[in-house]
Amino acid sequence: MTLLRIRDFAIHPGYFTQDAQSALVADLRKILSHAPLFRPVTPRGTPMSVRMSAAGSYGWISDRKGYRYEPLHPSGVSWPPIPDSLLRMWRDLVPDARLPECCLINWYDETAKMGMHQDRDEADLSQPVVSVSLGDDALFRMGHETRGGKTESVWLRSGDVVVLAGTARRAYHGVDRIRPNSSTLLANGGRINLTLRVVT
Ligand SMILES: O=C(O)CCC(=O)C(=O)O
Ligand SMILES: [Fe+2]
Repeated sequence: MTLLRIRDFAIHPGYFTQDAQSALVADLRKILSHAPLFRPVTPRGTPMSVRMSAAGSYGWISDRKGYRYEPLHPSGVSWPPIPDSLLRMWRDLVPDARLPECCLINWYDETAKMGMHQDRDEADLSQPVVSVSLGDDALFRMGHETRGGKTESVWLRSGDVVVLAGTARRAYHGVDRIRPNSSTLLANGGRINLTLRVVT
């Protein structure tokens, strides 16, 4: 399996085969039927362009009260378990890490994007974040541990996996845009990104 390294960002192109991607989408449909996608608002009240849900013992929430992890979906139901194929991937790629407690699900329509940010709501930032792309291609931008500086971008395709460990764990990153209709994996188009995190 090839590995593309951009500083401490480790990109595994095509980690998931077509069949594995389809199986994962079927798992996600079941998860989303219990814990539907919702559109978070930022603490300032601006709706985000991505829709979110989660699997695992915690889900990440943003609303007027701030950013945080919560043990329940906003509707009050518990988050469904993380699919086995994702746990196998985690053990394969980051064998020394603790097991993930959250699989955040981000759904991007063709106009959605995600501004440059750090993932820093987790208690132990020495634990990696592993990100899976499904559906349409996304232009992923990678920065540094402080804001600014020269960034690098890569198009992430369906089935690609990115490991954020080492200096990449605290690095700014974001999604500038989606390439509409670049994949046929998702019946309704768009892109799903999954990020697995150790939360506590
Ligand atoms: O969609 C992506 O590829 C990145 C998502 C992300 O950075 C996040 O959920 O924190
Ligand atoms: Fe992130």
